[in-house]
Amino acid sequence: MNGALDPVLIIVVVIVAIAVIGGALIALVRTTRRPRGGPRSPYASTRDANDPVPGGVGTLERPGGTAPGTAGPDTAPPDVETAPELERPAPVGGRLVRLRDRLSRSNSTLGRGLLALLSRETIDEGVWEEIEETLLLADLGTDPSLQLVEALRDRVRIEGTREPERVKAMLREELLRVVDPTMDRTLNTARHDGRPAVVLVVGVNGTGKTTTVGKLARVLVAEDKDVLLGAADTFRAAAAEQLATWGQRVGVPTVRSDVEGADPASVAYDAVRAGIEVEADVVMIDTAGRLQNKAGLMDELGKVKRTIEKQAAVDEVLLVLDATTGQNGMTQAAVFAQVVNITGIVLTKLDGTAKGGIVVAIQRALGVPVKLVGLGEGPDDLAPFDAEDFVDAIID
Ligand SMILES: Nc1nc2c(ncn2[C@@H]2O[C@H](COP(=O)(O)OP(=O)(O)OP(=O)(O)O)[C@@H](O)[C@H]2O)c(=O)[nH]1
Repeated sequence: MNGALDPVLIIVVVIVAIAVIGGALIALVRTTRRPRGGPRSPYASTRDANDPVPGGVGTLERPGGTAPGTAGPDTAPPDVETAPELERPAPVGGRLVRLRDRLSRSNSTLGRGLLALLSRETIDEGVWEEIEETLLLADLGTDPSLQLVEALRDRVRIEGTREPERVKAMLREELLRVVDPTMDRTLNTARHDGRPAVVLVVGVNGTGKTTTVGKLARVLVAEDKDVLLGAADTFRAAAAEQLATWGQRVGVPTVRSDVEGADPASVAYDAVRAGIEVEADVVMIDTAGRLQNKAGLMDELGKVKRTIEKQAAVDEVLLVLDATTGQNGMTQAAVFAQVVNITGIVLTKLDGTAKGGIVVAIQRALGVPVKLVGLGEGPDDLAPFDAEDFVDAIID
């Protein structure tokens, strides 16, 4: 009987031995990483031996997927894609100033309309009502509009001047007060405790979320940071593809699943794990947002965040809102705020709306600053928000 089993036993032993030696070799190769403090943007130059070759189609297989919390050093690395020809993103400094034309054009009614009203020979009750209406039409919100009208009324009464430069300075000061230049709009994207900063990007589909993650990756690359993207919007396969393409253009790898409908928390976990392994500065996770099923969204987002936190702190939760949606955006914001602790707002499509006042309304509603604004479909049409530049663009 033993004589019949021996060949089988030998084959099993040989297979196990090959698997063990193969695993050990992969683990050895993966430890040959760029040392901290080495050259920046290392993804195109310092590759693991089993990374996809530039321009190639090969991506790493992830056998059976990786369950959250079960991934260890021996598990296969997630799929990582990069591309050879890199674009150079536009410098970040002063972007809002460069893009101010778009803001001025779309919000001319607010700025110039207010200036015209305030410059009238006599400002009677009807004019104050028009001013309030202009503010409300720009989506500034009821309370900030009333506050602004009151402040302007007081100043006009006390100063009693209608001199254009003086009126403009007054309007500038009062608008700035409601936009609030004192809010901390810093993006927390610095490595800490030996780990990458983790940025979770949430928002309803169609608000420009994936586009924003792509644009923000460019902002960070322009700031000389090593970035890694996680495509946790697994609901739509094209979303992961779209994200990977954004990353490829600037040499930023994307962790994604090939399986449509894969567990988003699992992809987020893999992305953060990969970010820790390659010693990235920032891992940015794109998520899905389908408000049709509010309870499901809450569960999913909550799980994504908890799963990430098994490995690293979530440093930023950015809520992406479409500025053209007005009150709808406010409702969305309220829903997301119940699920995750939002640390900053990205207001997209400000180039296509006269409702720039939404900046004020949304900040008031959430008590969270607008940190970035989208001002076009171009890859570098995302700007860090600056209260003074914003107000200047509106009233000039
Ligand atoms: N004009 C303008 N268009 C923008 C801006 N940001 C995004 N878009 C456009 O908005 C559309 C939707 O953007 P997506 O990034 O696909 O939206 P999404 O919310 O990620 O949707 P999913 O990929 O399904 O999750 C695209 O056509 C973008 O080019 C912006 O600041 N201004």
